[in-house]
Amino acid sequence: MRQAHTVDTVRAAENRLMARLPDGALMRRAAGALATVCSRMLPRVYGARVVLLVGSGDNGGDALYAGTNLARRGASVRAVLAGSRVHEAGLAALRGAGGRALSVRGEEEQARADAEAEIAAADLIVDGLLGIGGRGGLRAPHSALAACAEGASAPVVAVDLPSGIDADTGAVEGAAVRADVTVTFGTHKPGLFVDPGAERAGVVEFADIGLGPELPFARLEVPQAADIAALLPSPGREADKYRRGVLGVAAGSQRYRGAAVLTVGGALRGGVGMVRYAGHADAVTEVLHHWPETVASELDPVDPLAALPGRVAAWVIGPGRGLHPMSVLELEAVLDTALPVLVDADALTLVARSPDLVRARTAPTLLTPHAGEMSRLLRGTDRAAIEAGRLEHATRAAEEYGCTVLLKGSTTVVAEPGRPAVANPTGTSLLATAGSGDVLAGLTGALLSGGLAPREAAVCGAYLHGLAARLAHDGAPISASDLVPAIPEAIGTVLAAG
Ligand SMILES: NC(=O)C1=CN([C@@H]2O[C@H](COP(=O)(O)OP(=O)(O)OC[C@H]3O[C@@H](n4cnc5c(N)ncnc54)[C@H](O)[C@@H]3O)[C@@H](O)[C@H]2O)[C@@H](O)CC1
Ligand SMILES: Nc1ncnc2c1ncn2[C@@H]1O[C@H](COP(=O)(O)OP(=O)(O)O)[C@@H](O)[C@H]1O
Ligand SMILES: [K+]
Repeated sequence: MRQAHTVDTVRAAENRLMARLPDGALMRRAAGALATVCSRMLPRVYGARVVLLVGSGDNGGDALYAGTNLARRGASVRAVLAGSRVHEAGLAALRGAGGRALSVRGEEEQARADAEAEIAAADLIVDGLLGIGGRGGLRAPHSALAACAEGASAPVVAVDLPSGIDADTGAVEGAAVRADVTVTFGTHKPGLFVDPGAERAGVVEFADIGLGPELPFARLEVPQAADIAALLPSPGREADKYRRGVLGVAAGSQRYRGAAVLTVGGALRGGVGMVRYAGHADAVTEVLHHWPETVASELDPVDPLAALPGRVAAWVIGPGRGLHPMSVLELEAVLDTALPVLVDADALTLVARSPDLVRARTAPTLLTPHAGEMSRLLRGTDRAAIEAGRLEHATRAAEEYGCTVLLKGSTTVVAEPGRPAVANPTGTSLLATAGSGDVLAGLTGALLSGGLAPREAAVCGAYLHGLAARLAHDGAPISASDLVPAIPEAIGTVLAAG
């Protein structure tokens, strides 16, 4: 797992470490790692034109010392000073190595024009405007420099994090730098993995400055393929279909038969031992047509609970199921069991109306809302606010409902009370297609029925779902049905890496 820590935690850990080290040692380590990445990004360091965007804090200091290193190796380094102050020792070092500086702090038009020309002609741009001391979006002159760097042809390396993104949340208020590579020090920052911040970070390179032993629990974790491989249930030699897990699926309706087919498909290809499906006669016909291996039962419209399957290890309920009174009865019955339940789509809307249905549960429960459903669960919290602060809202919902929450979207995040949140690294906008959430519900349900706890099932489900989309994609757009046959390959890819 990649671990990410909040600014407060990083500062406390840095203070403990700095107390044991000579003055400036941490910054030298950070700047050395930064210079190494910069030199790798240049065809050759000697003669390369490097522009440093330098703010008033230590983030600017890192950039100045890395620039010093490159200048000593023959690069032509120019520092654009944007802050009200500058790291004086760093600036002196750069000048000592032959680097030059120009300030855009004043009103002088010529200085700005010069800076813009330097940025446009650069081979590499280093963003040292703001690091973990940044608050809010960039203001002038930082914002203009960020825009100029984005318009330039040179790659942008962000120091610690792209300036203007919130290190703890990934929120972006106004202008921010867009980086090709981010070199982050000591530990990852949550904002590097959660959109909209993640989308501005580019490739994230970790630079070890020795902070590890000082760091307590993480705020956020990001799984890698080997982590998923270690979590996935592996059926033993003596496994039979019951031990591999039987999943009850209450998805689809007369109107939305496809939701049933996609949810069942996601579960079957996700490695479930058996799916017991229950639904409207038309949905049953459709499910059996696509997946004859399903054990399906028609629900009696008068007494839906009579045919609801028993002998399952976990439930998925909600995709395409509708909001009618029968769905309410069915949801109450499923949530009344002591089994793990994944609640999705329409069932989430019903839970938002009666939160105690979930709050009263002690059995494992996983809610899988998109931002619109999350808005209902959080009593009308603005959808845009949820998308701007995914970690905060997923964590809040997990606490309010006392269960695990997977918030879908451009960055899928998983939250559970008392545990670090998780950001999924495999997401892709290929997934933004109708029915893809149904596949995720089935796939994640299969993992629940295989014995994974909700957090681990959610993490693995989201990872495999994104990977399946990438594997199914051969250049043309994909639809939700294409995800289903790609799931086994995604599992195979992960296991090969494990
Ligand atoms: N503390 C340490 O031991 C280490 C810190 N390092 C670097 O130090 C950085 C943190 O340095 P600082 O604490 O000095 O903070 P920053 O350099 O991130 O920024 C602080 C300055 O930016 C100004 N500022 C804040 N928000 C702004 C905005 N929206 N627009 C314009 N100006 C804004 C503040 O007024 C302050 O002057 C890290 O990100 C990392 O790059 C590294 O050298 C590693 C070691
Ligand atoms: N921009 C995006 N980038 C990555 N993944 C996305 C994006 N938009 C949506 N997704 C993913 O696509 C899936 C859509 O699910 P959902 O919103 O439930 O739609 P549906 O109900 O049509 O299946 C989720 O897994 C979600 O995380
Ligand atoms: K930065």
